[in-house]
Formats: sequence, C-alpha cells, structure tokens
Amino acid sequence: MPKILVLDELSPEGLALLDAAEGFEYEIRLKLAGEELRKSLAEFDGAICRSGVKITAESLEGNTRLRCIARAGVGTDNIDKDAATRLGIVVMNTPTGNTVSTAEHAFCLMMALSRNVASANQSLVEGRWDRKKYMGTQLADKTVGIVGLGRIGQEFAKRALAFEMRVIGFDPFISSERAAELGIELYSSVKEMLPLVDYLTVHTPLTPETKGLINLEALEIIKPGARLINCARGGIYEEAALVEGMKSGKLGGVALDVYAEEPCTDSALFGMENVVCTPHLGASTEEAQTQVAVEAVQLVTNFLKSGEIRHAVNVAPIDPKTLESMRGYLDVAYRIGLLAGQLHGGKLKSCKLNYRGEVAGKDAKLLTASFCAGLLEQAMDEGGANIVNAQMLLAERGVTISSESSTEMGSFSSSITATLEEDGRTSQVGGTLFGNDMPRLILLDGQRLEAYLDGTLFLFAHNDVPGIIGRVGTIFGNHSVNIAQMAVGRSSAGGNAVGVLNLDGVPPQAAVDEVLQSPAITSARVVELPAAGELPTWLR
Ligand SMILES: NC(=O)c1ccc[n+]([C@@H]2O[C@H](COP(=O)([O-])OP(=O)(O)OC[C@H]3O[C@@H](n4cnc5c(N)ncnc54)[C@H](O)[C@@H]3O)[C@@H](O)[C@H]2O)c1
Ligand SMILES: O=C(O)CC[C@@H](O)C(=O)O
Repeated sequence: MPKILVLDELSPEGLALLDAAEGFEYEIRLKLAGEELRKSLAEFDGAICRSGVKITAESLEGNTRLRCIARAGVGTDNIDKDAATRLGIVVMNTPTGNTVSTAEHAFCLMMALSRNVASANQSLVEGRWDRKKYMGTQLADKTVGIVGLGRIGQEFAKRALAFEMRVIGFDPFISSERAAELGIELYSSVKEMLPLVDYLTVHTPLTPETKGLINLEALEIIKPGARLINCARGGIYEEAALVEGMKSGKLGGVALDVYAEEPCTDSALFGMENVVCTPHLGASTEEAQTQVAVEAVQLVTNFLKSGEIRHAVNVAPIDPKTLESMRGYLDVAYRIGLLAGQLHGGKLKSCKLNYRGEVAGKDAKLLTASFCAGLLEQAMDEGGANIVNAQMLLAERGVTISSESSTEMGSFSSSITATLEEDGRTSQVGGTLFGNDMPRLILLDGQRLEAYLDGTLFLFAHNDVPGIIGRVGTIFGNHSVNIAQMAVGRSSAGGNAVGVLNLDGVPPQAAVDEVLQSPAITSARVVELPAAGELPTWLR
C-alpha cells in the first residue's frame, strides 16, 4: 500500500481527505531535518509539505522509493528540484489556492495604513484617547500602483476598483488590452508610476529585476506621502530605504508581510508610527489553508493512483524519445525566450515564432512552449513557468503567441526566430543549433551575427563608426572582465549596428556606465543565460 508522509502542518480538511483516501497509509512527522528527514523520506512513496521543511539534495540522497512531493502553497524554494528531478521525483504545487487570501491581506494592510488602525489601537492600549492624531485618508479617488499583474495583483486590482480607486499598473508580461479589460491603466515602467501613486503594492516574485525596486533613488521620485505595501517577497523593497523614507517623512506609511530574512523579529521599522507589519500571514486563512491542503492531498493521491501529473514544476509532458530527438532545438527555443524576456521593454502584445529548415519538421507546439517557458522564467517564482504552463499564462495575460514553419533552408540548416511586438516597438531574436548541443545567437534586432547563446552576454547598440570595438574591449580589460568572443552585426557600413560580447564574468555596473558614455553607443545591457549544456529541469 503506498505511503504518504506529511511534513508540515496541514489543515484538518486535508488530513480528513487523507483519512478517507482508500488504499493509502499516511503519517505526520513534523519538524524533520538532517539524517532524520533523509531516513523518513526513504520510507514513503509521496510527501506533502508547506514551507517549513527544507527538502535538500542531502535529504533525498539514496532515495529509491519517493515518487512525488506536493507543496501546499506556491513557492517551491524549500525543495531542491534539481535533486528531485535527478531521482525522477515529481514536484507539484498548488498555485491558486491562496491567491484571494493574499490579495485580501494586502488590501487589509492598505486599509489599516489609511486609517492608522495599528497605531490607534496601540494608543488605546496605552490609555490614550487620541482622536485628532489619527486622522485618516479615504481610499476612494486615490491612485494605487500595482507592480505585478499576475494572479494576486489582478485580485487586488478588482478590490481596489470596487473601492473606487484609480488603478495603475506595471507588468512586462501583460498586454495593454488585457489590462484595460481589467480596468487597469498600464504603464511602461515602475519609475513612471512612482510620482503618481498614493499607494504602491507589489505582487511579483523576487528576481534580479524586482530586488530593491524601492530604494533611495526611487524615494526621490515617489509622490510625497505615498504608502507602500509588500505581501509578495521580502527584498523587493529595500528595508533600509523604507526606514529612511519613514524617518524623513517622504513616505506616509509602510506595511509589510514579508522580509528579506525570515523569520524576522527585529527591524527598525517595527514600532514606527504608520508602519504595520505581519509575520508572513498572506496565505494564513482557514479557506486558503484548506484549499492548498486539499489540493496537495489530491495531487499526491491521484499521482500515486494513476500517474496523473498536475501543476508539476519540474517535469516536461514529453515522452523520453521525443525529448531526446528535440532536446537541442528545445534548448535553443528556451534560450531565445530567456533572452527576449530580458530584453523586451513592457506592454508585450504578441510573439511570433518562425521555424525554418530542419527544425520546421519538429513539433512546433513543443518548441513554442519551450520558448514561452524561457520568456516567462524570470517573471515567475522559481519553477513557476515551465513548458507545461507558460503558453497558457501568457494567453491569460492577453499576449498572442503564434508560429509558422517552413522547411526551406536559409543560411543555417535550422533557425528559430522570435518577433516580439510591444506597444510601439518590434524586436527580433533568432538562434540556431550547431551540432547536437551548441546553441548560437544569429539574429538580434534585425542584424545578423553569430555569438554563443550561453553564459553572460553584453549587448550594445551603436552607430557603425571606427574604434567602437576597441573602446569597449579596453573598458572591459580595465575592469578585468575577460571577453571570450565578440560579434558584430550591422545593417550597412556606417549604419545601425549591434555588438554582442560573450563574457567570462558579470561586468561591474561601472564598466557598463563607462561604455554608455561613448556617444556612438545608444544602449547597452547585460543578459544572463544558463551556461553551455545547462538545461532547465524539465528538459533533462
Ligand atoms: N505573503 C504570502 O503569504 C504570499 C502568498 C502567496 C504568494 N505570495 C507571493 O506573491 C507573489 C505573487 O504571486 P502570484 O501568485 O500572483 O504570482 P504570478 O506568477 O501569478 O504573478 C507574478 C506576476 O509578476 C509579474 N512580474 C515579474 N517580474 C516583474 C517585474 N520586474 N515588474 C513587474 N511585474 C513583474 C509577472 O509577469 C507575473 O504576472 C509571489 O512572489 C508569491 O510567492 C506571497
Ligand atoms: O504560508 C505559507 O505556506 C507560505 C505562503 C506563500 O508564501 C506561498 O509561497 O504560497
């Protein structure tokens, strides 16, 4: 009889479902770590957890029995998915169960800030009747800026509109049309929104792009008196900047549910006037916990009974033979997506994929799904976008994805080109495969070139004038950044050109700034791709 291990506290409804599940045994073992966890995991066929237990590579070492792990919640950052994949263990999550509760919590924090609920309560507890001190602000007619218009951001927007607020937002992966349908005015950057917002709330994962989104620089342009809320992930707002903003009076209030380091019981913000903090309670409602627990139990029992896989974060729905024959091309499509995802500016409307030559004979649906997974990878929580769900996630955001194939060969035996249409801008990225496993970049913004499609890339647009390559090379040399390869593409002699450097390390910002000082260089940026041969878990 298959055995299921429950590693964190689950709601009674989830446990009742386990009690009622015929043909299964289960045990609850809480607060396991180290050798005890490793031994326990080896005795079971399935496991269910929340964020408490850390399922590391060591805890899975030598495991030949465990077949699946379900996370009752969204983030799977407490599970080593690479180690699980290596052992053939399917990792699944319950992405929607706590969406409404978290949106409600963010909204509740916004209201608490507006009416000084926490400070006023505290003053009563301390024996004061301060009616004048706690003058509040009405939400109606105020402007709230939402960064991240995914599941929780959209639920938050609905509530804000019901309170007659003006809702503005930024999310690079939603179309203006879809935002308008939701009643949200879409902006092209957070920077543009900051001078306008009475309230700012973030609903994105923590990524290199969102880390430190609110810092001292942002405080300079934010509307005086703005109130900030974070129920997403700690680190999106720089806590030191928040303290500074509250002390200087630039910010009208701060509400946090999440922290850069958790658990967090000591912060300069705690106890400040107009600051409300909760200990990561976004998903802590009976309803959300019931829903995620019930879903997690269903995921594990269905998988162990029939092999059904839903909400997997580490497996591809591809049979091993197809995967083997397409892995190289799927990798190129994924890398093109990753590159396009880091380059595009926002307000994405559509992506058109073009498969040419040998690759046109392969399954275009899978190739497109792999591109979409790359495009969304940095926009989602780790493991959140994969070949299974990425295309659907983009469709939900109003982004149209299409493809066309032609077996006629161009300059390369195969090529994959993505054309991205944003409001007022079109961009193109193209790649090919050398041998079985050497992806190459062959097209960037309409210019042909040939560069490695892996590791750290430095991309710069410039006017084709003498001395540019030497100048860029010298600057990187001065900053001790080694250039592995250099490629240039241009429309015509003396016209627009793009340069791509494959670097042995990430250049310091000072080097990038120095490059940008050259009048002939119009833009420059660093893009990070996986190393050569490094594949996402679902392509292994
Ligand atoms: N406080 C809690 O208890 C709690 C509970 C659930 C989820 N969360 C967190 O809330 C966050 C949002 O969850 P979700 O389910 O809505 O995720 P989601 O994947 O549905 O939405 C995230 C959105 O952020 C957008 N995004 C990514 N990078 C961006 C950027 N640089 N600028 C603007 N937008 C960007 C994505 O395009 C996507 O639409 C996640 O970090 C999740 O871990 C917290
Ligand atoms: O309460 C929890 O389990 C964490 C909730 C949340 O951060 C998630 O990732 O789902």
